[in-house]
Amino acid sequence: MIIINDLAFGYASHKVLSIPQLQVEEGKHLLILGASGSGKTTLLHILGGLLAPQEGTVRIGQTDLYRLSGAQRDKYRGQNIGLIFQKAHLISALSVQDNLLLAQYLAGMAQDRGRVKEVLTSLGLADKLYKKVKALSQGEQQRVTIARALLNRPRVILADEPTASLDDTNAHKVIDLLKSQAEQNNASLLIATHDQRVKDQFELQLNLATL
Ligand SMILES: Nc1ncnc2c1ncn2[C@@H]1O[C@H](COP(=O)(O)OP(=O)(O)OP(=O)(O)O)[C@@H](O)[C@H]1O
Repeated sequence: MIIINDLAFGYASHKVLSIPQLQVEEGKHLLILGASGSGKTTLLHILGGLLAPQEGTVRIGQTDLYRLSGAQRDKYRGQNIGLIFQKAHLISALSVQDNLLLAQYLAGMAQDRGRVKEVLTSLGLADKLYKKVKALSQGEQQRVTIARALLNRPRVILADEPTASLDDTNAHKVIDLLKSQAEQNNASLLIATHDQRVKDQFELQLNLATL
């Protein structure tokens, strides 16, 4: 479960976010909406332990994220939070398998080739295991980033505009995929978007524009 209390964040004197209370239970899905510049990416960075708020707390289960040291938070993120950003951030000269093994290594977890294969298979990428990332299409690279985010069976999955550059069919596929993978692990799934197409696929919504 994710719990935010009395959160405030701004860049220099520019106030961006003010969220008195937000709670997302395990296994629930939340869509974060808002116009460009409303703070969606900023909120995901705060929830992902990448950007400390000036005020307030962010808890995942019993863990108060910003009470951890930087190194503890990095480790916690690697083991418990799956991040999917707009940019792939993959190492293009490495194979798909090696990118995922590296993610396990960096999270301080055992390198498990069986799990790598399992998660790639569930995303329709089993035949790309040994392919260099640079030889994949944009859509395939995006699925690799989703595989990497799900690899360590995170408790929380954070996705920033995962459908922005996709056509209708693929946009629905990616959302279904994220939901089903979250359900398999009873993870909380939070998706930031201004893509109106995915709006009616989510019961729980937070609109930053109306806060
Ligand atoms: N590193 C930064 N330094 C200063 N201001 C920033 C920085 N990053 C974002 N901002 C500002 O904070 C506000 C929120 O930005 P953010 O990227 O979180 O919005 P967003 O809702 O994700 O936008 P988009 O939908 O366009 O991606 C914007 O006004 C933006 O200009």
